[in-house]
Amino acid sequence: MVNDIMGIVLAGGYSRRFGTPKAFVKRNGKYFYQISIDALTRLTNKIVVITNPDLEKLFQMENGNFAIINDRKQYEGKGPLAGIFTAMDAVDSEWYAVTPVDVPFIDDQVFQKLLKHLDGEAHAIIPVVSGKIQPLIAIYHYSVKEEIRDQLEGDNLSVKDMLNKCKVKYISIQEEQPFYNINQVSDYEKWIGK
Ligand SMILES: Nc1nc2c(ncn2[C@@H]2O[C@H](COP(=O)(O)OP(=O)(O)OP(=O)(O)O)[C@@H](O)[C@H]2O)c(=O)[nH]1
Repeated sequence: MVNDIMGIVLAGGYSRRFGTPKAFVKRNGKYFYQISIDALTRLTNKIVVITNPDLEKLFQMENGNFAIINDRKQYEGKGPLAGIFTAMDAVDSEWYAVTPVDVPFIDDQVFQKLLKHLDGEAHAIIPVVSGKIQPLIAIYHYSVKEEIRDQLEGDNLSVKDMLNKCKVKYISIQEEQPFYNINQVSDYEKWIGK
């Protein structure tokens, strides 16, 4: 168990491809965002949902055991890096475990595996699944914050570019299901059902 870690739930996207807010779509009666939170609660009780002003009220109505913060105004709508930066800038921690809201099979096992690789060397622990990196389900050290700020200031929103400037440990994970990602309704139908 790592002492100084907080959970970031990235929930500031606009779900344009899906059509309705993905955070509030359900699997087995549970909202997607809640599934993401549940995957983090074994790691930490410090959890923050980073969202946008349109969705903020929906999260507030949930009365959950998590903080809700909107993306920094100047970075609003600038993608996942904006969400990660906002959380890091708002709440101090040594490590941050990040998850999106559109991975309804995510569980704490993935994070437990990643945590085993914290060694003080790497500043980002990133899973690789079927040859593809998964930087939105990952663990970051606070020191990447300034790199992210620089990129956002330069309007470079690429997560891969940010990783190229950091010390990263890539961890191969065999199990694919926790990484199933819902972008459009057809993904939902494929993985969860009609
Ligand atoms: N805080 C924050 N989270 C974001 C932002 N953009 C995307 N995300 C989150 O990052 C994850 C992956 O985002 P996408 O797959 O691009 O989701 P999206 O932007 O909601 O969907 P599309 O509009 O269809 O691209 C989801 O959990 C989003 O909520 C952002 O600007 N700020």
